[in-house]
Amino acid sequence: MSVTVVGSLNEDVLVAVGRLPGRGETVIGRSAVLAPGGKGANQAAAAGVLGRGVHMVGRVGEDPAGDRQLAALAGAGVDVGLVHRTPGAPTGSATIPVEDGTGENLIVVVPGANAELTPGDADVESVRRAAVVLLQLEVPLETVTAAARVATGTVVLTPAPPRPLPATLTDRIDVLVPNEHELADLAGVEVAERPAAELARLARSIAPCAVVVTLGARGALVVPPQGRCCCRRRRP
Ligand SMILES: OC[C@H]1O[C@H](O)[C@H](O)[C@@H]1O
Repeated sequence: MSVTVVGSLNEDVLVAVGRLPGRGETVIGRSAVLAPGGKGANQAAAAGVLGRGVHMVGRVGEDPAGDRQLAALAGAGVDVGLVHRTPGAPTGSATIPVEDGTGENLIVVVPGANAELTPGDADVESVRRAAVVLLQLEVPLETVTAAARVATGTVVLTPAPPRPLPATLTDRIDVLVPNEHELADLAGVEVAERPAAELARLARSIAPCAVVVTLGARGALVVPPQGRCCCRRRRP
């Protein structure tokens, strides 16, 4: 089965801290390590270690960080032929303090070359023909929308980081995979632990497709598609 990921590649700076800093606060970290990251590249690497036929569409800079991201992804078995080097833009980066014990983190992303990924970059055979297209929101929304529009396979969107989703995008998605915070953000309500029925109601309010709400240690909630799910439209 072919899987194409359209999305971000970042170089992560993972900083181990005893506790996360508050606003305006300085804390001393224990260590800092570079690691390959980006919500798109992370999905591609996970799919790549599971099997062949995984392709990544994205952008990195013409810098050593870009070399490292391409090497890491290729090492995970991902075809990086559609990851373009972008003159004048640095490879995306993310600074991530991670709290000892809890694993809680904060993420600050500087998009760099990810912001240069164009709708034209996504309008390629690899996206059109993939059995599954995986999308997230760390690249321009118009590029995510273009990928969803040309795809003929199953389109899966992880709405992270969350931002308002136009109907031109939600109408082309088969499966939306938010966590609780992203679901609340998209639905425009306060984040709070909510019962399953309430989560399902919020999910139905943001997209007609199937919604899988990830709930951390509590598992996931699967909300079936409503009548006008686009996968039925493309493959009657
Ligand atoms: O979800 C984790 C990822 O978010 C950001 O994209 C970081 O690069 C990190 O790898």
